[in-house]
Amino acid sequence: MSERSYGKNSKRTAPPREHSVQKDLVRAKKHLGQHFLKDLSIAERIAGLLSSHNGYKTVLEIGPGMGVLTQYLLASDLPFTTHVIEIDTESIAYLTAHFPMLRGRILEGDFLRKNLSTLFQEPIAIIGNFPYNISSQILFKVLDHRQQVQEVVCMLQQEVAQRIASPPGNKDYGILSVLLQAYYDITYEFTVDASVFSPPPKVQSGVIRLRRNTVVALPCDEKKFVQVVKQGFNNRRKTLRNALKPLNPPESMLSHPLLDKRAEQLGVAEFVQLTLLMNNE
Ligand SMILES: C[S@@+](CC[C@H](N)C(=O)[O-])C[C@H]1O[C@@H](n2cnc3c(N)ncnc32)[C@H](O)[C@@H]1O
Repeated sequence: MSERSYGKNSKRTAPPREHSVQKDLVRAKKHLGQHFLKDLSIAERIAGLLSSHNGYKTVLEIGPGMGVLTQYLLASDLPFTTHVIEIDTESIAYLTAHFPMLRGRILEGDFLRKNLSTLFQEPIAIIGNFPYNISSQILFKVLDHRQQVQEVVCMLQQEVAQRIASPPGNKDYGILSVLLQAYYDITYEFTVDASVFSPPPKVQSGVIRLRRNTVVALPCDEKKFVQVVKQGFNNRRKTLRNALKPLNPPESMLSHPLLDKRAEQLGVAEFVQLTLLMNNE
């Protein structure tokens, strides 16, 4: 896990910009998780994490705000088309005025309420400096659309970012780590200091990248898999023998050594094995 920190005392200078993003024109609204990124070198670096070879030609940015990241997506050499979705009408007005080249590709509304497969018929990548209050919900939605979402590059609260990228055996490892790691290869990219936002959030931020792996479907009942993972972590201090009791495991599996472990010690393959055992398979 890379722990390089960007922002604090950063000596990097911003590259020349095609589109000038004027700060402080959109009033930051706390309830929308608005913390606007001021450091252009970080915005450029985040946009640069999108890869060119993951089978998508459409990129959806969630929460573009005043377009600090959007400008680098629009200037990218990669062969993709940028769409944005923003809930804040003031930001929408700003984007419409300052990014005429985005015309017809600015979606208005709540990302969590949109049906991704209706909006886009093709594979997509998602990028964004996510509103921290809904970042887990965004990632659960990505999971629901895992056959469509080929890549995610996002900035989140550092603790959440670390948890998602964390390997088994780590105290940070949790439900979202297992579920996302089942379908995505995840890397923690870098840490971003709170001082580079306006207004600054109370916590540090972390940037992660998720790339779809080759798993089309897990070799077990996938709904049951989610149930087993959630139940296991809801009682993470207990052994799985005790934690999974509410799911009525069959008698035949009760002596299995996997049940002597705790949820945080198991990787995706072992959760698959547990799910098969739960179903007497
Ligand atoms: C942390 S700010 C990032 C803004 C900008 N990308 C930047 O880096 O400066 C999060 C953005 O997400 C938007 N947002 C919040 N909730 C949203 C939702 N449910 N759907 C779409 N956008 C949302 C906010 O209005 C805000 O512009």
